[in-house]
Amino acid sequence: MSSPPPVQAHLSIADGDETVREHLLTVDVGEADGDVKFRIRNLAKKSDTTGAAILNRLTLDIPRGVIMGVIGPSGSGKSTLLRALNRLWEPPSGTVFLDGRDILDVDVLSLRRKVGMLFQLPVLFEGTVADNIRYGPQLKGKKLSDEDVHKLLTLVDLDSSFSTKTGSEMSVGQSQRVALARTLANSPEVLLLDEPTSALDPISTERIEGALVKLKQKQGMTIVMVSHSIKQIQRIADIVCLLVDGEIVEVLKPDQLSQANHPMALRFLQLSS
Ligand SMILES: Nc1ncnc2c1ncn2[C@@H]1O[C@H](COP(=O)(O)OP(=O)(O)OP(=O)(O)O)[C@@H](O)[C@H]1O
Repeated sequence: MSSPPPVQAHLSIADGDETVREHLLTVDVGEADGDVKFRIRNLAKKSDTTGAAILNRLTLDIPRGVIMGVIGPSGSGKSTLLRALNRLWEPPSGTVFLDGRDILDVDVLSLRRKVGMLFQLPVLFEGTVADNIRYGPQLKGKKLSDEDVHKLLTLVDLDSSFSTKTGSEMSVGQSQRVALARTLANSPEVLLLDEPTSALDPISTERIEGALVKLKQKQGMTIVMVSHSIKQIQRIADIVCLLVDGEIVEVLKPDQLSQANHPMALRFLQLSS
């Protein structure tokens, strides 16, 4: 079978002034259809206390069906960017479009079903793993069968026997996979991941990464993942975006990091080898 044609991802990067540098990047993203999933325009946020820019008129297109890695030094605005995409905060200026629609015009609960999020440390609700997984669909009046629950567990590489366990009976790595299954139960189109494996051992990390790649390949899911591990980004991301002081300074394919112009990109690469 011939491989799918490369997808042209259009990425525009805001400078500190009014100029916007336009980048055209060819990204081979397998089965992705090349449309833009998120169009982020002039997104800005200032600190309430100091008035300093947390995000500085950030402009970026995120293509549909890719894994985009977001890297950058601590405090550069990675989590703030991620949290804007499902309205965990609402920007005083700038716009986020999802499939061409301003996310402020979308009902916040349906937005968060469409755009699922996973944090560094999983927090499971009371009850069993199956209760956790059934929770989201139940809010919409849909009852997942045992088979549905087992399928979701399989997707995150957990045995179906886990469905009767509770949070206290599981490791952090297992709980993180349940949290992923719980998010997936809502059939999201996008996953936002904020350092989802930083508290996990290499085996659990490998399992989560495997599940993410499968979700991208089989369901065309768009995944935006903040990670401090360049090696992880190089293993699974199609595009990597480097944030420094609230601005995007590089957008590259992970294997192009060594060609980056920004010294912070090269420093990241150096420290990870
Ligand atoms: N609600 C807030 N009010 C004031 N400042 C904030 C708020 N949220 C975040 N910040 C500041 O914004 C900056 C960016 O924070 P953010 O958490 O997005 O960074 P990050 O790149 O994800 O960092 P890390 O890698 O350490 O998680 C930091 O300087 C932080 O102190």
